[in-house]
Amino acid sequence: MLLQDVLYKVAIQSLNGSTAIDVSGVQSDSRKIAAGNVFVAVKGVGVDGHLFIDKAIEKGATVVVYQTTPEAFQQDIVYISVENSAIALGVMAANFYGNPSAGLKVVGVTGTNGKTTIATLLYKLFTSLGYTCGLLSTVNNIIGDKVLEATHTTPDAVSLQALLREMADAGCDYAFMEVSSHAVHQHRIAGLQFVGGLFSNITHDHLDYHQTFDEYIRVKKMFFDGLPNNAFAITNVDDKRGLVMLQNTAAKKYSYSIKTLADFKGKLIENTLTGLVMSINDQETHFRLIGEFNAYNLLAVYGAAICLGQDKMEVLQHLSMLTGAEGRFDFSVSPKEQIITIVDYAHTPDALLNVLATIKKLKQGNEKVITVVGCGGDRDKTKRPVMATVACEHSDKVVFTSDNPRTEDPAQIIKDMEDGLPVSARRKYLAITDRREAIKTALNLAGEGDIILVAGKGHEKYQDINGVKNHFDDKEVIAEMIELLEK
Ligand SMILES: CC(=O)N[C@H]1[C@@H](OP(=O)(O)OP(=O)(O)OC[C@H]2O[C@@H](n3ccc(=O)[nH]c3=O)[C@H](O)[C@@H]2O)O[C@H](CO)[C@@H](O)[C@@H]1O[C@H](C)C(=O)N[C@@H](C)C(=O)N[C@H](CCC(=O)O)C(=O)O
Ligand SMILES: Nc1ncnc2c1ncn2[C@@H]1O[C@H](COP(=O)(O)OP(=O)(O)OP(=O)(O)O)[C@@H](O)[C@H]1O
Ligand SMILES: N[C@H](CCC[C@H](N)C(=O)O)C(=O)O
Ligand SMILES: [Mg+2]
Repeated sequence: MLLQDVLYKVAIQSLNGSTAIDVSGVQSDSRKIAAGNVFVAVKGVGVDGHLFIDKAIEKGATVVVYQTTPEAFQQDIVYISVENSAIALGVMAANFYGNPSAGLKVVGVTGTNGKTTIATLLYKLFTSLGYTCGLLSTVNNIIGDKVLEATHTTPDAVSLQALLREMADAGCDYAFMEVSSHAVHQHRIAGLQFVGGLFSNITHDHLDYHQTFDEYIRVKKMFFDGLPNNAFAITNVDDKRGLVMLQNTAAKKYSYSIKTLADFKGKLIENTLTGLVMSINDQETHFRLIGEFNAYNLLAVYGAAICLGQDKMEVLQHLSMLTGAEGRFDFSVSPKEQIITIVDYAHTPDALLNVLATIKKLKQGNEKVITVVGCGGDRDKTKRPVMATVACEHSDKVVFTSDNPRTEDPAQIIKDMEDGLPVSARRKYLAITDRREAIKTALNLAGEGDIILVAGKGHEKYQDINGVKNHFDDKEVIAEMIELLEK
């Protein structure tokens, strides 16, 4: 492709060389450069990509896009200066892949909790309505029926555009994707055209990255600020920040709520282990998903389907058959002792509280609730004592353990969790760093009919210890232990 076409709509500040040359790709990682590629130097969070300009040229890059002027220019290399190279990267990647989002209906979902559930339900709903769809989520990326491993909630700009290209080529009508706050902040979605955006909720998370809650809100809002006027924006008005999110969007605004008047109004009628009965805009329907928080997720999905022109009755009929995403309130009952185990991706205080509140509502008698929970290393430390307190307040017994320690000391993470605990909570918990042992202990503590929540890792099939991802699957470990216990 001609460089000048790759540069379409890029705000160039200065140019050194000719744009009438052929380029073979756009790349921001010097390690992935191939001959004839454009290297875009992005100021990263950890490292500055400008440090790798020479490396990229060595590997065959013929064009360098930068925002900090390099000390020296090499001969025969085209140099382009831009104000923000992360934005330029998104726009150039979109151009290089033929602007795939223009040929798809792309819907983005943002919020602290519920993104994967909402995006996955949308994918399942529209697939069941007969469309070919794509999904970009924390659990996996799907193109039609081809399932690919996901490394991020929202892929980097180049991978994102390449995946959307694959979707367009595979004949997808729709692409449903999660939009993380990291992705918005790092401009991974620059150059992408959305037909709609959804907001689930915002609570404390990722303060390691965004520093303050206000900044976290501002970044999430940027997604809606960037939507065009022919798109729709749907928000949860039961969330304190729901209206703020849409304050400055050009998109057509819609709301959903269980508590107040809204365009998409839900009324919860039943909430049990067999599912939810909810009326949506006065149409009573049974859903297979469990828990009030899923009532919100279902309302968001319903709203998006209506905004996308689907028939109300048909949507409810198909939606009522769907199950949620893997590792989200994923429960099973042991054959002998009827112990209920629930694997859930709750890794924020709010998510944990919601899941435990749901469990409390589902209890029928004096069943004990035993929670196994840890907190991720190299992530928001402020959530540790809060999650620990929530777990102790809403469970009969808690086993603190490791989530993904990453580069941190697992014992120190548990100590951070314990440090903020009120005295009343102290008698309730045990600390066992080894997650397998922790799950085993919880099962040993459980009696007939008791409920065990294993929180934090959901669908994850690994445990990241010091950068090494060892195979670990909560559901697999539970099954193994139950087998041993009840044989
Ligand atoms: C904190 C964070 O978000 N980091 C992301 C960010 O990394 P970074 O800015 O630090 O980039 P870097 O690796 O230091 O490098 C800077 C630049 O130099 C380049 N480079 C680097 C090394 C080299 O040898 N050559 C080279 O060219 C890199 O390609 C990059 O362009 O940009 C990288 C490329 O896009 C991401 O892979 C990386 O995700 C890391 C691995 C990560 O763990 N991110 C998590 C926190 C994340 O993004 N999570 C959200 C979901 C969160 C949620 O909703 O719960 C997600 O969307 O997945
Ligand atoms: N609407 C909601 N409100 C509050 N909590 C929710 C909601 N939906 C799901 N949860 C809880 O949050 C956990 C994560 O849900 P989900 O994976 O859908 O969110 P996410 O926003 O994609 O998370 P991540 O940012 O980690 O990708 C679930 O396991 C559940 O405990
Ligand atoms: N997308 C989130 C997932 C957290 C999952 C939890 N298991 C952990 O490792 O903290 C993050 O990267 O912060
Ligand atoms: Mg997700």
